[in-house]
Amino acid sequence: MSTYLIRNASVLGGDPVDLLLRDGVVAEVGSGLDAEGAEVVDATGLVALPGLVDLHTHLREPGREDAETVESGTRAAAMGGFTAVHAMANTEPVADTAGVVEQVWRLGREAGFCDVYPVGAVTVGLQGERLAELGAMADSAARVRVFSDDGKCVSDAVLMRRALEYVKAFDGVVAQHAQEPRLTEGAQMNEGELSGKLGLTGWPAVAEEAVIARDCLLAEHVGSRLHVCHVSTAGSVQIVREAKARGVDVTAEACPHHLILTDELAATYDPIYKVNPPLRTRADVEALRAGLADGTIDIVATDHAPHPHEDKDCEWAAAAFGMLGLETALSIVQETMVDAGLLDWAGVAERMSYAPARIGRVADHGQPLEPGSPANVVLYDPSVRRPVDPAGSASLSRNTPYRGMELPGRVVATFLRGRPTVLDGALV
Ligand SMILES: NC(=O)N[C@@H](CC(=O)O)C(=O)O
Ligand SMILES: [Zn+2]
Ligand SMILES: [Zn+2]
Repeated sequence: MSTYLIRNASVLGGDPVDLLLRDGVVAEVGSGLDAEGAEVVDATGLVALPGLVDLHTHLREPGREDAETVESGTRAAAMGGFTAVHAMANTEPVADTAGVVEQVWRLGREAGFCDVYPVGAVTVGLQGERLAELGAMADSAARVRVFSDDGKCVSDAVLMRRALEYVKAFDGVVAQHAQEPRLTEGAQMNEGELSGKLGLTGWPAVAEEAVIARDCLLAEHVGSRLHVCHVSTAGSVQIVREAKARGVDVTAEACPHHLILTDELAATYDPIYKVNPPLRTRADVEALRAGLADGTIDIVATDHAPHPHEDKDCEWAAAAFGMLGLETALSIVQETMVDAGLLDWAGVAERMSYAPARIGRVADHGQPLEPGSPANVVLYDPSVRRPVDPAGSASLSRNTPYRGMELPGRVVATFLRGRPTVLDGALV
């Protein structure tokens, strides 16, 4: 295995240092390091962060390999600076048994671009009727700790309570897609003046907030761990803030697209902007940014949701919900949080690496770049700006809402256990 000497990297935005990656770990950190035979990477001007960890990725395999595979999705992840992703369970078949989660986990290992931690479904077939075999998935080789019916809400309060109780046995967490189904029947976009004007059925904020409030109470009642997926409204941020203040064991994520895009884009009727939960208002965007800055929102998760063009290039109402996110996440966080003065690079490391690894109970990721830590590293150049070119994506899908937009930053290199998955901005 090669040894890499990274020269003059600004770790978490600090003064330049050298990092020696050897035998899969960070062997040394210091000035003027030397190592015979090491491959030297000049990181002058680059920020070094611990490898990013995504708690919410859709890899689509098994079942929709036309949209994404474990291999293509983890290539995209590496290009985005990620060294670990949690693969959501809404595949075909659903990841609701030890067999399916082990298959996804193994495919991740074989591809080798990024560690894949399968998320287990909460209910059989995401049907919301009976609990899946959570214990068997937890005990499997995939060691599942995050359980979610994402794509669908666990709307039945009794099932949600039982799931929260069950996961306590193995220190798991239930990640809820908070969407009250009756309040969102046929919903197409954020409910507001604009949805009325555009003639698209509205998805009201209260449909998200009511489920989050209920689940915080349930988690408090049974003393379990709740994670809230893709928080999108100011009201949700406030509910999580109040629950945390009461001591509820709740964590929450915001997605890059909800930090930058607003519901006004629906006026284009371009389904590239159709996502669940929907793009909200400017006030919601501001509340999410503030919540992410003050720690109410623990992490940024991509909700990378690849869809083939036939599911997106159609009229709004017929189009699939979801957008790509892995390759642009760090750039969006730089634009909306770092360049806006709301977060420094240490804060980014917390929200995109340390905290998601903690929530997912992933031991080998999300550790400070110190001697002895696993050599999971991303080198990022925050000084460049570049237009987003969907054709250049490593994903099999092209549904990025940022096409043609100029975004800051570029992932120059990603190392997974000391081995480069990306070098000079290209996959290795
Ligand atoms: N976010 C989305 O709009 N779509 C996701 C499902 C989900 O995250 O709820 C998908 O699987 O496509
Ligand atoms: Zn969801
Ligand atoms: Zn999702």
